[in-house]
Amino acid sequence: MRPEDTPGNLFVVAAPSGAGKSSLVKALLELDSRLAVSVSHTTRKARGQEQHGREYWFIDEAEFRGMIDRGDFFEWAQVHGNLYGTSRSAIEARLERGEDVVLEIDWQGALQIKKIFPHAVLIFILPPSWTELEQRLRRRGEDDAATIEVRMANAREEVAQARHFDFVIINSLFETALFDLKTVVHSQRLKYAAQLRNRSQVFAALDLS
Ligand SMILES: Nc1ncnc2c1ncn2[C@@H]1O[C@H](COP(=O)(O)OP(=O)(O)OP(=O)(O)O)[C@@H](O)[C@H]1O
Ligand SMILES: Nc1nc2c(ncn2[C@@H]2O[C@H](COP(=O)(O)O)[C@@H](O)[C@H]2O)c(=O)[nH]1
Repeated sequence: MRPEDTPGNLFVVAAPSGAGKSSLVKALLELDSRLAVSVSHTTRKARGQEQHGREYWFIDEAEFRGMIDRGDFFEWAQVHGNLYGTSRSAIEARLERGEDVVLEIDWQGALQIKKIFPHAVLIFILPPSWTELEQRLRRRGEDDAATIEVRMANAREEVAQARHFDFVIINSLFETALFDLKTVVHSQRLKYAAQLRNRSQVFAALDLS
């Protein structure tokens, strides 16, 4: 089966750091048992309560480069000075089983994924303002001042990439943004179901069986 023929829906959520994409995806997963999030590999050090295998697979640069050489990643990118990648093993089997998967990755990875999986739905989350973005990074309390400065500087370039995405959601009021995200996921399932010919497949795609 070619990647683009896999029956599961693939959603890619990107945003500048601090816009709230992890919070939104976490809330979405709590409401939607048919959706699974892919756990990426990174060379970044774990912060706060993060656990190996839960938020990320934390590996060193030599291991990461080895995975690149072996072709283990669907996509990878350097983001804010660290390496991040989506491994084939993280999503391939799930999509082939017809499960829906969400990737929380940066815009460079999102565009690589769209080339491999043209049916992937790319969603960009925007903060309501630059000031609010910086305040969210500070309030989160996970990054030092230098890290926040780098992330705020990179945010300008990242936001300019929103035009390549299928949907843009402004995360001002959290519940409104979550509703918008749920609507995109639901619409994609309806669109996929409408393309199916077989009645039982339609029911399964909409979880009606
Ligand atoms: N709508 C919102 N209003 C106010 N605060 C929010 C909102 N959405 C998220 N936050 C808060 O903003 C902070 C950043 O959110 P989060 O960690 O989800 O961002 P992120 O985009 O995943 O960042 P990163 O890419 O660095 O992981 C968190 O403290 C979160 O609780
Ligand atoms: N291209 C990829 N980008 C990824 C992946 N996993 C996470 N990310 C992005 O990196 C930044 C920083 O994340 P943080 O956890 O250090 O705050 C953020 O934009 C993530 O979406 C990945 O597998 N590939």
